[in-house]
Amino acid sequence: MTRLGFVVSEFNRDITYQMELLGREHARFLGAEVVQTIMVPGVYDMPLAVRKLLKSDEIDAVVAIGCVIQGETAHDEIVAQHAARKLMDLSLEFDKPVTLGISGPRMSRPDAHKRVDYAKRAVEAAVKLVRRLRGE
Ligand SMILES: Nc1c(NC[C@H](O)[C@H](O)[C@H](O)CO)[nH]c(=O)[nH]c1=O
Ligand SMILES: CC(=O)[C@@H](O)COP(=O)(O)O
Repeated sequence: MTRLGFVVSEFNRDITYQMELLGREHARFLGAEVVQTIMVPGVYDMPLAVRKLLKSDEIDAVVAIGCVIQGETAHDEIVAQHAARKLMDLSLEFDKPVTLGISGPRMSRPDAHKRVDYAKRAVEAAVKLVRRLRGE
């Protein structure tokens, strides 16, 4: 059994809600369990919550679910790029997969709706990585 933690962003919640549901459904389909979920205000705020889940012996991998939509400035790029980099650093620090179910940046709202399956893809990647790193 693969035990997942979810960190889900409340920003653009209409979209991350759909992403979260898809992610949960896919975890069930793959026979994985989502043992804990932490909601955070936005994608930029994810690293501390991810770290908290990675410290738990009951969690094998963390899936980060969020959506970064383009505004009028480069704010979207700062949010998405810093978060993605820190999530990768945490994965290597804790020796557990942290997968990127975050769409954007440089993305419109309609584009974000077309990309809700990023969450499903991140669940799939987390489960595959846990199993392969265990040698299964
Ligand atoms: N613009 C988006 C944000 N911005 C908010 C930040 O993530 C963060 O909550 C704030 O700066 C306080 O630290 N977050 C998203 O998830 N998506 C966006 O499009
Ligand atoms: C679209 C957003 O919520 C965020 O990227 C910030 O927008 P802006 O660049 O207009 O401040």
